[in-house]
Amino acid sequence: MRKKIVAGNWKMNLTLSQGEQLLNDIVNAGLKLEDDVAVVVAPPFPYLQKAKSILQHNPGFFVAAQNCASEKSGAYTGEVSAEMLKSIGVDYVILGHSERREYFNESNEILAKKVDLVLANGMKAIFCCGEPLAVRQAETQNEYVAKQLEESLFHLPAEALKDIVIAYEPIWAIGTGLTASAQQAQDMHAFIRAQVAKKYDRETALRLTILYGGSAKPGNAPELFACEDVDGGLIGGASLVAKDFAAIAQSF
Ligand SMILES: O=C(CO)COP(=O)(O)O
Repeated sequence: MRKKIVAGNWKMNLTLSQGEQLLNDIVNAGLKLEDDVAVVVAPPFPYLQKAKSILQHNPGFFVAAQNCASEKSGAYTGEVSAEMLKSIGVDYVILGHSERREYFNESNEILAKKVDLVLANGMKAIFCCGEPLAVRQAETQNEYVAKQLEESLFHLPAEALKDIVIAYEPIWAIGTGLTASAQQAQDMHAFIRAQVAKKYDRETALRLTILYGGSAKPGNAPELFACEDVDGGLIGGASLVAKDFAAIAQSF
């Protein structure tokens, strides 16, 4: 069986004390997690160590960074390397979020380098893909997402896919209140899995965790997570409210 994941992407929100409060509220929410469910929290860089110290004693909880550098080390002022993240106990790194692609010009080629560095440092990558509204309206979303996978992930050998989680986040659904319908999410997730099966093999594809992201909330998570190929969610806004995030984590 493949792993199910609910991951909270805090983006650039909260102060340290607000973040600590939120983490404590999440771990004290009395979540009953099945063995195959992991809860991942991705706070901003300055809070990662604190998050690790709060979450590490709670089985099933993991810490993610929201990004890392595309170079190993050196004169790159302001950057944070994969090795640094590993050294403070980070478990997952979110890569290729559409906000990074759009505002920080991250290309598929740059993301391929980041994927390699995350895996080389023994962490797992949550690789984000997804199309803008114009592409969805032109009904070319499959080609668009296939290219993102091809250019950033498909250079990896099959065994490396065990450390990859894919998050499908249609850009038109992020922070807009517009959720993809369960059918739209299922169709894209099945397409992604089929692409992986075609490139690698069926076993590799069946083991791959594929998350949905984009205005996921307690109200729509059960329907989305009930889809055959939707293995959880990457949650933005609702991950900042402990009771909403906890409710989503219990939506399988
Ligand atoms: O971008 C997202 C998670 O990475 C989704 O954000 P929202 O849940 O706020 O739409």
